[in-house]
Amino acid sequence: MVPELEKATVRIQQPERVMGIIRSIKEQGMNKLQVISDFDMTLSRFGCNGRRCPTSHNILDNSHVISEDSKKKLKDLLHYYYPIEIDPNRSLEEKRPLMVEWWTRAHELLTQQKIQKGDIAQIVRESDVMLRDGFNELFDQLHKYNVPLFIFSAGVGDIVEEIICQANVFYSNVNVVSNYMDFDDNGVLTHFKGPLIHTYNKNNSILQGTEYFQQLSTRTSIILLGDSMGDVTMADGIPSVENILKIGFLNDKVEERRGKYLDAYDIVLESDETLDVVNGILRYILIET
Ligand SMILES: Nc1ccn([C@@H]2O[C@H](COP(=O)(O)O)[C@@H](O)[C@H]2O)c(=O)n1
Ligand SMILES: [Mg+2]
Repeated sequence: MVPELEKATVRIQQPERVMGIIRSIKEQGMNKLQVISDFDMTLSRFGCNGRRCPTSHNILDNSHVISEDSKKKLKDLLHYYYPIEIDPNRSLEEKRPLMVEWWTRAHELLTQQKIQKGDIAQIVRESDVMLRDGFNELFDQLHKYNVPLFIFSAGVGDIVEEIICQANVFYSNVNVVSNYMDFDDNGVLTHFKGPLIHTYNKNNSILQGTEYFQQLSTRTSIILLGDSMGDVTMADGIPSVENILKIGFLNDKVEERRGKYLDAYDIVLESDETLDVVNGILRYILIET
């Protein structure tokens, strides 16, 4: 059905169930389908040439507009909070307030830097960010068949949008909900707009306040893409979901986290920097008869 599912990077706990969902999504047709995706480390790459690729926050943190002192402070925050974010032995209840603390402290530091709206394109151009291999096919297919792609990111929305723009794939079917910066009349960053989105509040509590909620509710087949345990809930609370296929990229601390990812996601892709599997499934659903 989908040859890409034979890749060595693919793990599936309940193959029959997964095939059933994929078949059912195909039967329902492309007019019922939407894709809900995380951005950082899901649509963008986790690693390249043995090095970590930057998240949308890291792109700002490492850029020329940030003072050396603040760069160090932002790095210290990352080194303190990231291990907590991905720790499989801590509960979500324990992690949530700590994530709010991380995002709040990072946004405060960024806000002190007098970042100019007009600098964002150059900041992204000069960064090491890369979209996953196969991103062109993913965005092109979804656009061609008018399937909405809803990007739900706890990253920095302005950076996410700029990355997609520079990749020439910010099509009309793509919508982004994320943390956006607010600028004064001179184009200088004043604050981040609320509500704050962090790794573990990506759910209905945020979505209901967006203009996209109505659209999200009319498409009853969902393919959900994420890389964190917080992404699993991105479609929770969307009414009338009939079929949902959750695909998780397991990028880091693979052995320690495998069990939890296999329980939470229908398909787990281990250390796979490509969108091959997602594209293969979409090709089967959208194209083949
Ligand atoms: N100051 C921060 C805060 C978060 N991150 C990382 O960004 C990721 C969130 O974005 P998604 O598109 O994946 O929702 C998250 O995984 C954090 O590790 C950061 O780099 N700096
Ligand atoms: Mg992510």
